[in-house]
Amino acid sequence: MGGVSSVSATETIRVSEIFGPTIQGEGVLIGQPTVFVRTGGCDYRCSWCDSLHAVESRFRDSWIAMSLDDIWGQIEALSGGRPLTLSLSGGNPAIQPLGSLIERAHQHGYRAALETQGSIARDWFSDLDVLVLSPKPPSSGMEFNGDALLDCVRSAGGGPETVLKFVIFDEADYQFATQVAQLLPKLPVFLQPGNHTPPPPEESDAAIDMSGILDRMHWLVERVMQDRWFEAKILPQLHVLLWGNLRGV
Ligand SMILES: C[S@@+](CC[C@H](N)C(=O)[O-])C[C@H]1O[C@@H](n2cnc3c(N)ncnc32)[C@H](O)[C@@H]1O
Ligand SMILES: Nc1nc2[nH]cc(C(=O)O)c2c(=O)[nH]1
Ligand code: SF4
Ligand SMILES: [Mg+2]
Repeated sequence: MGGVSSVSATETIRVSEIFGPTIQGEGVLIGQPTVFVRTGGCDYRCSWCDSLHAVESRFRDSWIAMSLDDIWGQIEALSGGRPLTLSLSGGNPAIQPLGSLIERAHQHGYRAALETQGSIARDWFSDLDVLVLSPKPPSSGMEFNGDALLDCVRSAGGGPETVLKFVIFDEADYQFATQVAQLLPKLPVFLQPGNHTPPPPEESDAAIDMSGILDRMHWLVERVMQDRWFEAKILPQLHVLLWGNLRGV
């Protein structure tokens, strides 16, 4: 036990932003009050990424290597010390050593959820309460690595509630989602329409193409019903409907 604490005390976590409390805007936890820790750095470069400020190295200078105590201090301040669900996102949060943060959250009665594309598996996934795996469809321009995704599911084991969440822009993305879902038939599936207008990251609230998002959402509902895919859930990004591309919400 002493060993684990001494290691975690010296490790730092690269953080892009910590914000909240707000509502979780996507997927299985939609609507839940949450504080976000967004880590800096990603092994992917999705063509439509809405969080480039946590991905591209030109924003590196804005990322801070923080100690566990400093991160925890901010989470407690934002949540007023009242336990809620911590949402770990990024970038790819699996790059960072988050095991000790998850442990700290649990010690204080908080829950921990993590969103990742499923490219890097960690043994601490099994300590999460919720693991959201969001494999990237063809429109992202990224190559799918099925073995890495299966490794993530294996690492999580029976620990967290593990779910799949797909961003869908078009028919090819939809077909990809159906195929990956068939690989992992036990996992709940969430589908969300893509948002085509990532803001220049320097700006906080660039206009968004709301009618495009809603058109894709309508199409997606029809498409899923046509297939009688009644296990899938279709949700918009609630925070985008409410605040557009504003950062920190
Ligand atoms: C910014 S990513 C960070 C976590 C991780 N890298 C991942 O992609 O899962 C968080 C979620 O936002 C989704 N997302 C990113 N850009 C989007 C966009 N333009 N429209 C809809 N969802 C998007 C991702 O697919 C992912 O499910
Ligand atoms: N409210 C809110 N919900 C979210 N769900 C996933 C987000 C993310 O960027 O990872 C996100 C976000 O940035 N804000
Ligand atoms: S994997 Fe996630 S954070 Fe990385 S580029 Fe894609 S959407 Fe953005
Ligand atoms: Mg987001």
